[in-house]
Amino acid sequence: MTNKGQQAGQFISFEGIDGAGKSTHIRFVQEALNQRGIQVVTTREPGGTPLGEALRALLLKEKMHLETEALLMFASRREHIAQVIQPALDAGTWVISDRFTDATFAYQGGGRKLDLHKLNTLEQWVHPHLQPDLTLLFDVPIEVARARLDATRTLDKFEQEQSDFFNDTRNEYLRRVAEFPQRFKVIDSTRSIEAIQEELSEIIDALCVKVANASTTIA
Ligand SMILES: Nc1ncnc2c1ncn2[C@@H]1O[C@H](COP(=O)(O)OP(=O)(O)O)[C@@H](O)[C@H]1O
Ligand SMILES: Cc1cn([C@H]2C[C@H](O)[C@@H](COP(=O)(O)OP(=O)(O)O)O2)c(=O)[nH]c1=O
Repeated sequence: MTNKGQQAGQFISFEGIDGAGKSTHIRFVQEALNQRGIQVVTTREPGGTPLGEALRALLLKEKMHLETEALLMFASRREHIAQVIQPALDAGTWVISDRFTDATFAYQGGGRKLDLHKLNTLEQWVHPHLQPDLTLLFDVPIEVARARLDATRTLDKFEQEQSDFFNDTRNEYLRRVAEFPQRFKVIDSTRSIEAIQEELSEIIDALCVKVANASTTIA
């Protein structure tokens, strides 16, 4: 990770609008890392801890004030970092998180129009020194995502939002890619699952080489 000393694990987050294909590829990336001898903890937000999962159940179902929603996302995240993410990284274990703070900027900021300054303040409070080393953004036009969702599952509170919401959410993700180009990789998720996995393998290989080179330099 970029945040602390040598030999710490790498932190990878998966992002994208609902139906973009994130969940489909998480297991693939975990197995690809395991095959390279890397220990991985896979987790998710909101959630990842008993308290976080209880908050998730509320967040995905209950209507609430926009700021309550954002605060609960960060409350879940605070617990998640303390109980799961930071201990794993410190122990040299890699972490894959199905969503992290980019999702709050995209959904509560982009989708729901919460002032981004407020989200910046919460981010600085909750994790001033922690950022993913790599964020995989699964990107598709919203019509494609919607068709995939409609074909497969009962929609939760967020998934029932209208097209404008998801367009704004997607645009905020893309704005963050432009702001933090060094940690984002945008995956064109309109392609076949096989083509995407080929690209993911190349990205993982490149990351493993980078980490190995960095630890050689430190040693
Ligand atoms: N590249 C792809 N091409 C076709 N269908 C896909 C692709 N990626 C995912 N899917 C399908 O779309 C649906 C939503 O994918 P999922 O991974 O659950 O999305 P997310 O986790 O981003 O909400 C699933 O039924 C999945 O099998
Ligand atoms: C982490 C996070 C998720 N969300 C939303 C996005 C998703 O619609 C929902 C749950 O995410 P996700 O785990 O992707 O849902 P699924 O189990 O259906 O794949 O929570 C936010 O609005 N803000 C956040 O900060």
